[in-house]
Amino acid sequence: MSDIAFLGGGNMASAIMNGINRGIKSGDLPQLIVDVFDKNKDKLEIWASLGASGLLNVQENLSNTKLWILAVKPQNMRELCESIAKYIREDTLILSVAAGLSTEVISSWLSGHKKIVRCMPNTPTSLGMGATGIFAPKSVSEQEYSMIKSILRTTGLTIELQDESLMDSVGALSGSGPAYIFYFIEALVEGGVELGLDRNTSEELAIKTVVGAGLLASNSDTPVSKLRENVTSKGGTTRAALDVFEKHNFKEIVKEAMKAARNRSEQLSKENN
Ligand SMILES: NC(=O)C1=CN([C@@H]2O[C@H](COP(=O)(O)OP(=O)(O)OC[C@H]3O[C@@H](n4cnc5c(N)ncnc54)[C@H](O)[C@@H]3O)[C@@H](O)[C@H]2O)C=CC1
Ligand SMILES: O=C(O)[C@@H]1CCC=N1
Repeated sequence: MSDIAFLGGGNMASAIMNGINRGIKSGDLPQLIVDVFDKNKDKLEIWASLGASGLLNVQENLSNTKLWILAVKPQNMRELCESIAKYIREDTLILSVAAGLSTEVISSWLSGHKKIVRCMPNTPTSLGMGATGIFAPKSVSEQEYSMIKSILRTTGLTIELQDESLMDSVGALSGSGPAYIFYFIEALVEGGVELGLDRNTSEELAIKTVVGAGLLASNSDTPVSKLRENVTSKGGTTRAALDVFEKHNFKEIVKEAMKAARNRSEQLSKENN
């Protein structure tokens, strides 16, 4: 009998599991028994090293597990929910990490079960540097919500939302955000190479710059815009670069991209319903 069952054992499930292990090690969480169900055998191999049992098929004893974490792609969620609904008990607590899918839609696939919390994490969760939005409907008790929050806090920053529709906006910012930053790093690396640096040097400089700037923004009380101004000498090199960003409406491009992510998240619920 386990305390937590992950249904889907891919990137996001293992990232959250890393947090759980950190929480257990630091004493923030009690020792927990974790099962992972994934229909792909290859995915199960890593789980033993994370201290969890990997299982190919859901079995009846899933009913004895209090917390189920649904971590399959939105496109696979209906099939998964319909296959596990028969094991659900009145007090089973569900945590979904899926983008876009509302608690209402998931509930309809779980025979009307109402104890469903949603979260929108991101991949830095695996390092304890995640940024996660959480939403719980009124049908989830304070005690149940606290239990889930204590688990998610082991993965980094958690922000509680009162309005479920804002989960789509959180997904467009911090959920997908690491991909935007990686894309920017790729551009910096390619830019460095075009300016004559070798690829390794360019990559080292690009990654350290993003890490350093992120830490500076995170550890300083100075507004981000002022930190940017501190780098930008009048008539200097940074000003020349920022003029190009502004000429091509860089901020507008970022905002448009985020709106596309938010709209896609909204669509996912409708498409998979
Ligand atoms: N990757 C990311 O950065 C983020 C992902 N998410 C959400 O997390 C969820 C999972 O995404 P990833 O971990 O990236 O995907 P993934 O593809 O790494 O993992 C999904 C796993 O589910 C398994 N699976 C599929 N159908 C199954 C079934 N019926 N029964 C058991 N296992 C099944 C697959 O074999 C796979 O291992 C998605 O809903 C996504 O929207 C949320 C925030 C960030
Ligand atoms: O691209 C996706 O759908 C997922 C959700 C947020 C980040 N990755």
